[in-house]
Amino acid sequence: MSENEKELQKEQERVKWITSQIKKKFQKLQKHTGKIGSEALHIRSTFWEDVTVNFDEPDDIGETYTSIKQQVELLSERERSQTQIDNQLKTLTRLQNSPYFGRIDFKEEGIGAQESIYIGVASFMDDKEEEFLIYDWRAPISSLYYDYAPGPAQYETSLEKVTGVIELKRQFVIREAEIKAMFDTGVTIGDEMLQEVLGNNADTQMKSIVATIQKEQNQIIRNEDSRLLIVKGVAGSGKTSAAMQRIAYLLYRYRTIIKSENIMLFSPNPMFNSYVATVLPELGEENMQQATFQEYLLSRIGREYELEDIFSQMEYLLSQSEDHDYPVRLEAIRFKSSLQFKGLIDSYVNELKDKGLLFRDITFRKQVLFTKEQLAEYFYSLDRNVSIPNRIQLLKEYLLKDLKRKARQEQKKEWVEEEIQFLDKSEFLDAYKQLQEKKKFDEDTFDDYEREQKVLARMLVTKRMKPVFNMVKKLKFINLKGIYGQLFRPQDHQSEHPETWGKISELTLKSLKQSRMYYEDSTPYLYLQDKIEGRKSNTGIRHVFIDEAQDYTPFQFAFITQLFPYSKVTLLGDLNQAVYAGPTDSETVLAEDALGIDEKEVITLSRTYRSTRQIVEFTRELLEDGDKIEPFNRNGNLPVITIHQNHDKLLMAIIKRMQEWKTEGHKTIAVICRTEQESKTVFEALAPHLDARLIEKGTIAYERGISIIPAYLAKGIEFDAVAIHDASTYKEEGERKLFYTACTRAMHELDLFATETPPFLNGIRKELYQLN
Ligand SMILES: Nc1ncnc2c1ncn2[C@@H]1O[C@H](COP(=O)(O)OP(=O)(O)OP(=O)(O)O)[C@@H](O)[C@H]1O
Repeated sequence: MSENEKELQKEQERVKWITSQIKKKFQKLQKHTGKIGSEALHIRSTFWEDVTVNFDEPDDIGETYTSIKQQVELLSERERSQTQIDNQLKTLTRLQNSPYFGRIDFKEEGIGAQESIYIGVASFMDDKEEEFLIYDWRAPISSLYYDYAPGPAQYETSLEKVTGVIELKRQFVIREAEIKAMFDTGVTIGDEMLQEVLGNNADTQMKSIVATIQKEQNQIIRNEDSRLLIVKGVAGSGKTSAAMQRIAYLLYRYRTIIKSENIMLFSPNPMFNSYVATVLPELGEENMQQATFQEYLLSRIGREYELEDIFSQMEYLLSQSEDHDYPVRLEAIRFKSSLQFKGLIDSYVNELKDKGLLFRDITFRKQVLFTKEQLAEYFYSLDRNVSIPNRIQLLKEYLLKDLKRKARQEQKKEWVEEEIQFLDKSEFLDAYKQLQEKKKFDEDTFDDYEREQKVLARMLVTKRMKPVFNMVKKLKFINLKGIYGQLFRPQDHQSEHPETWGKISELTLKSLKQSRMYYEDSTPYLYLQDKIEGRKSNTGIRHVFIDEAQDYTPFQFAFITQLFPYSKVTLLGDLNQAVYAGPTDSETVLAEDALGIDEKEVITLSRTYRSTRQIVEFTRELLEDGDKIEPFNRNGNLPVITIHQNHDKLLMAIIKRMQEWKTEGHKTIAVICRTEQESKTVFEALAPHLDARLIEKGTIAYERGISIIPAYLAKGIEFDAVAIHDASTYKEEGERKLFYTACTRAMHELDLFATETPPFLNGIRKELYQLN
């Protein structure tokens, strides 16, 4: 038996021993949980037997209350332990299958003995609870595994810096308690292991990468100090993966203060949510809060306006270039994304302190209770040193008080008496109940009739006036549409404004009038609203993650940070995938100095893991600075380009390719199209021949099989094999990034189908693809 084989045997024995220990612990816990479970059941079933219920005397009531409280506490304590044990059992089940993936032998300076540290997805201790048999990958000592090759190394605990030497570094692939592969490695994380992981088929759910986290990714994951961490990484470099493991890390490191509900992830589209949904549970953690920015916008203005979403804006930019307003719209998007526009709003708000706020009349039964002029007069009569939101609050309180007075007057009016006669039975019954509760009701006396009328009148007026009270409480008496509209007075053209300001204003005012809101207006509008109304910032969120950050404008970023002022922020993105900013050439938050914030840390990732070397070598030539992208050395076929002038023939070629890919065993296949319309057309043509699925902006689940999808919706997601439908339609320079993003979704196979030579092929060396 060779040395290697002996080692393998020893390790396999350890795995056996560890799993038997895990099994023992599992059984012990299971017994315990059974006991707790039956105790809880017993408490529940005898709940009322064990409490003394007596309401006769005030003392008895107090006693009853205490007795019930004790019983409830007993029960919830049992239930809490039950949940904890259930979680432990789940962790043990995971460990039983694959107890660990790494080992380092570390000799600490000043201490003679060397320690073997085994690293897995969770910690596991011996039965005396004295020694760690497995260390959690997030434990301080585990960082050695990710940061160093054998040799001198150090790690930090919360108390000290520990230095020493790594004498051995070993990686394992263990499945069902069997070592499937074992590598000793001289580098940080060996390539063999990565080869093993990356060669697999893409899944509809993202996987955790804890066994193979790379050193630069580890820096992102364990970063604790930066208030603003910016990760700029090329397509497939593991930005989203790093973000997910970072969340798991933070939940572990700060487990007493940060819970999953204190972390928020802004994701690019609804399907992405389901794509990443299993990573944290796989690591034994609960999912963070997750939303798209669009969902947030919709929750705030979706009722009042027909809100354009980012996808519709993109569709417009890609397919409506003949539209008369197109150039103006382009300029409008660019300007409204900028911090310059934010500055303009800030100075406008400053002006509003003294004049210019617009209000709405408050009416009831077609009569004006307060005119907009009265509201403005009251508002501007308040001390100008009081902030606008505070003055709005004062105005609101004044209005509510006065409305109550007006409601009392209203009760005496003729219409009330008339309407009472037409009240339905249930409303009468309500009034009757109210009277009874007040114990003022003696049968059939004249006095009662009077009282009944009064109660009915009050009830009726309260009911009818409720919308008015609500309008005031929700501050709807502020004419926000008008106030925002005032920003777009064409005559106000100043040097800070773009040349086409007049036209931009016209377009904006026209849409506002129709209660439609362009995507580019929604953030500035909400920003202005918050400046006027004041908004309680969200203090619960401590960490905000923005994935695909290149799709956010500097203005949006400023707005988001204002929403979460007590939060650290991690931005992850790739300028080369700025598909939304592409056609308008507007600024993205990732551009140098776009933020105007100095206190930030930037980490760059230039190695890419998703695609084969051949795909990376091809796609990187689409970019000016593509040579900086480092492929991971995993081999595959050259990208294939198929050109058919006849579109029907092209579609047939795609169908044939899809069938081949399916036979080859690819599980997730995508036909990526330029627009939604194109996706629909391709879907209709392919559907009779293939089992395919059309992905639209509302699609929430990512499923196996063939997906037909517009490029901008494929962001952040990956597929085993990708066919680009019609690569020759990406013509404008502004669409290069969209094209690049589409191509970089492929892990193993990339095929481009086109009706003529794709313009972007020009800059690519011929040996990097195969032409059909
Ligand atoms: N350290 C790693 N070990 C194993 N796989 C990794 C590692 N880093 C990244 N990957 C894999 O590479 C692929 C791309 O990762 P991910 O989606 O996180 O990249 P990204 O930078 O967010 O990509 P994009 O910007 O193109 O959306 C995934 O399949 C991921 O599992």
